[in-house]
Amino acid sequence: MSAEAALRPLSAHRSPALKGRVRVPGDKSISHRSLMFGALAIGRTTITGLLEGGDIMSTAAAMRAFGANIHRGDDGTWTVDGVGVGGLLEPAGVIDFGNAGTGVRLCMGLAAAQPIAVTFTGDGSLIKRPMGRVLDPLRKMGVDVIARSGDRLPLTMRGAMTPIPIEYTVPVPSAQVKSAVLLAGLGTPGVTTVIEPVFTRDHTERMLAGFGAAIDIETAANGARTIRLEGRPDLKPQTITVPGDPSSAAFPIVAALIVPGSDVTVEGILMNPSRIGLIDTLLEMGADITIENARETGGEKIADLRVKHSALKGVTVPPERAPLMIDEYPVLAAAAAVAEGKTVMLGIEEMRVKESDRIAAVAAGLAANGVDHEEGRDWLSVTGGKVAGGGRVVTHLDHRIAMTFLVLGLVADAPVTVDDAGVIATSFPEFEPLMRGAGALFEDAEADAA
Ligand SMILES: O=C(O)C1=C[C@@H](OP(=O)(O)O)[C@@H](O)[C@H](O)C1
Ligand SMILES: C=C(OP(=O)(O)O)C(=O)O
Repeated sequence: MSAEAALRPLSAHRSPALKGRVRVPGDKSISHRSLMFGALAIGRTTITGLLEGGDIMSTAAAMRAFGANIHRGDDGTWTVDGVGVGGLLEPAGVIDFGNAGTGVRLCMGLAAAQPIAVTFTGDGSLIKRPMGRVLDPLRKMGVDVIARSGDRLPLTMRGAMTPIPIEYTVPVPSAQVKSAVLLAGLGTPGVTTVIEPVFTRDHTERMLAGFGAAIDIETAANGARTIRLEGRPDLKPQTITVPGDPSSAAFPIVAALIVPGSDVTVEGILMNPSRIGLIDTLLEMGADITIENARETGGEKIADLRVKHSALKGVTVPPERAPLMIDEYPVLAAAAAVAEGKTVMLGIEEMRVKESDRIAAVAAGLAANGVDHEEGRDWLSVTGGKVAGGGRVVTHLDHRIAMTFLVLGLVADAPVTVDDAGVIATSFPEFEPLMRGAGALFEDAEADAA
């Protein structure tokens, strides 16, 4: 299906107060890993609260192609009958990961230490994204790859016949790179070591330990983490409840903060310390967010967040916070657009290699809607005030750009239109009904003249 064929423009209008209790879908990072690790365990893993977005459905299809039996029950519970570490079959066809960077990069790690050949591809966004960051360490472990120039998809990799355990220092702050090497290490005899100078989301480490892998983590005084994983374990199937995705919760949270009179509670949100940089930032901006009903499930902290409309102030977000909120900067820009003064986001160059160049896409959307901002190679600043709106935003197959500007439209003088709301289903298929249920006004818009 071509991207053009699917375009569905949508406008957001100045909204009355948002109210009520909402529940966002399951965490995307944990959902990918639940299916993948379930596929590597021996026996049946049961998952409730799995995100049923496009990215995760791509991972489910991939794991089926590798031989796992995956089933969705009528009650929404998923079961995965795994094939064991080392038991992955060679897929008969091309594995198309659609829009999912996490899916394809982690899956390359899974296949790296198996004696199989796999061809990966993706949509118009994914084929532009860099894969060398994952392929470099996998090549050191013995993988052969034929890829398009610049290590882009589509690519074919042949897993190592005799995989070599490596010690690898991750050169960019990326949980996907860390995870790909660790997953290759699962199929490699001996100990694979990953050193991450900067702490990134730690779901792979936590979940592999839960599945029974021997994994050891040492944190140095400067925060660098050394992760050692013993290869070829027998993974034990698990019963997993996926907590609400903080990256999806970010949209109703920011919407409630900026729309006057709002009072919204977002229930059951994952509060893992590697994922709450946005909440810390919003609190620094003066947000009225109360953490309620804090609890633990499956070794993760979760909570309900009650969010009331607040007078926000601009802040400087330090570079070291970037890995803790990397997917949330676009919607932070929407909050910054109405905050008093300037918000400066530093050290965010990783935003340029997401589903779109998110610094450029956010800057273009702000420009189209009359929001004062400046952009640099690895920073963005936004000066708050009245939002004129009236602009059309190009989403570039990027779900977070679409949701960000629909949230901004709720406080704009004239409607803000995104050129394709269809892409939102990648990570948050319930976004529109959930936001409308809380009171948000969206309206189908005219397609662009061809
Ligand atoms: O490991 C993960 O589940 C993810 C890691 C992040 O990517 P990077 O590793 O490229 O920072 C994030 O942007 C992505 O949405 C999910
Ligand atoms: C960057 C993202 O995802 P991925 O890298 O998995 O495509 C995201 O969901 O914002």
